[in-house]
Amino acid sequence: MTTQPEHFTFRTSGGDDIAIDSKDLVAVVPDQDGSASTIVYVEQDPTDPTKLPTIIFKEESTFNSDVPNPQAFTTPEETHVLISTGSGKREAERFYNESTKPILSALFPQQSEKFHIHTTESESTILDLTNNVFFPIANAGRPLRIILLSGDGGIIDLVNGLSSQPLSASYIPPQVVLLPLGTANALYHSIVAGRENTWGLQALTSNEYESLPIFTASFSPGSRILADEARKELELPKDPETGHQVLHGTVVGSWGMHASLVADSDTTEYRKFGIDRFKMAAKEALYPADGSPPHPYKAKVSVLKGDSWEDLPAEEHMYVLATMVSNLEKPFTISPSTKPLDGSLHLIHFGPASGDEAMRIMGLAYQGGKHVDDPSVRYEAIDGLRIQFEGREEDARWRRICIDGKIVRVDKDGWVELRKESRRVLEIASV
Ligand SMILES: Nc1ncnc2c1ncn2[C@@H]1O[C@H](COP(=O)(O)OP(=O)(O)OP(=O)(O)O)[C@@H](O)[C@H]1O
Repeated sequence: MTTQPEHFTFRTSGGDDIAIDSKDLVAVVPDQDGSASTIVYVEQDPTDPTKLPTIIFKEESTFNSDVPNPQAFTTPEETHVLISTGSGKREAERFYNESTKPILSALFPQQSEKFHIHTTESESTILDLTNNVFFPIANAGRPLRIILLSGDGGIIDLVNGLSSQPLSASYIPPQVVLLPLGTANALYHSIVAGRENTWGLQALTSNEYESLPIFTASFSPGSRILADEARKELELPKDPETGHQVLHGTVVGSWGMHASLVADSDTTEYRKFGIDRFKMAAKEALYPADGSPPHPYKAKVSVLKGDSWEDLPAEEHMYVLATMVSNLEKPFTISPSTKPLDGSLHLIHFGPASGDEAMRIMGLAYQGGKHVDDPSVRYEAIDGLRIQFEGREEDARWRRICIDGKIVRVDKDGWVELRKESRRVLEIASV
């Protein structure tokens, strides 16, 4: 990771001096003869940072000596672009056409014509492509780069597809450039940590990739993934070696308030509100219409440290969450001790609370992660988390588990066990 000066300055071919924030710079593309270059940067809407940025291409008058090493941009022969049309506010396709495509043409003038472009048509498109196209390439030992326009859901589908079959000795982890077109984009914001402001486009020029740490959640028989606003129930994938029902994740495994609000807000209606959908669903869960207090979630919860499991003393819970990232949304620092891609897993836990008290604690997370210092919050590094229902929750809605945004309903006597995974199946651009 490199530190950048705050401003990037250049003189245009028209003689104008321009200074931009370095975080907005996408690339300096040298012309064929190396005498001048094109500066590519983004312009944000100052009134609304969630709006797609405008991409600016400016010819520079002479080659900029501030740029030490104009790199010849490289990408493997097999480069695929994956556009998740259902992510976030459904802007991925527009972002591709208006921003990503012209930048790819500028960076890779010869190669970009041959890139494979995929557009999702259903919620299984990414998994199907991973099983049928990406995994066979990677497993045959051929380098592969995937430019992924999606939220965290696209990554979890890639990770699960690439983990669903045994890896050959020649397996080469695909390299992924993540362009954050989802709602929360937890992984993107946790990796980038405010270092760039180009919606991931800067990483298109990078050759720095790091292994993506993952966790494995195993589920008791009978557990089902809830899809399509809980209208569909899907079988969980089985681990090719153990035969257990598993899901892999890279962001978060949770039960209680967090899982419920992710599940309740994943509807077409709520999605129209963008990131506010989480806060809206939280309010509904914390202040039930009948005036009752929020639900106290009942189960036995245990944490793994090294080789030993320790039961939490509490019988009732409100917030039970294990995470591998620092931020669940850009301003929501769930685990301030987590560093980008450090492979740690942290527990955040608190017991039953009033709506106001839960809002107060969550509010502290929006202040740089101050909730972890609150006496009511248990915050620690762990190696695993187990939740056993033991028949204590009658209603299935209180037995919903969230794994990176996917929702799994566990049976009345069921359980889920989450552990850090040593396997690495993909690499992600870290700059
Ligand atoms: N064309 C489509 N039709 C139906 N479902 C789709 C389509 N394209 C994508 N999806 C689904 O939409 C969901 C998008 O999830 P994703 O995580 O990418 O976005 P998000 O939930 O808005 O963002 P985040 O997880 O970062 O908050 C995924 O479940 C994906 O499978």
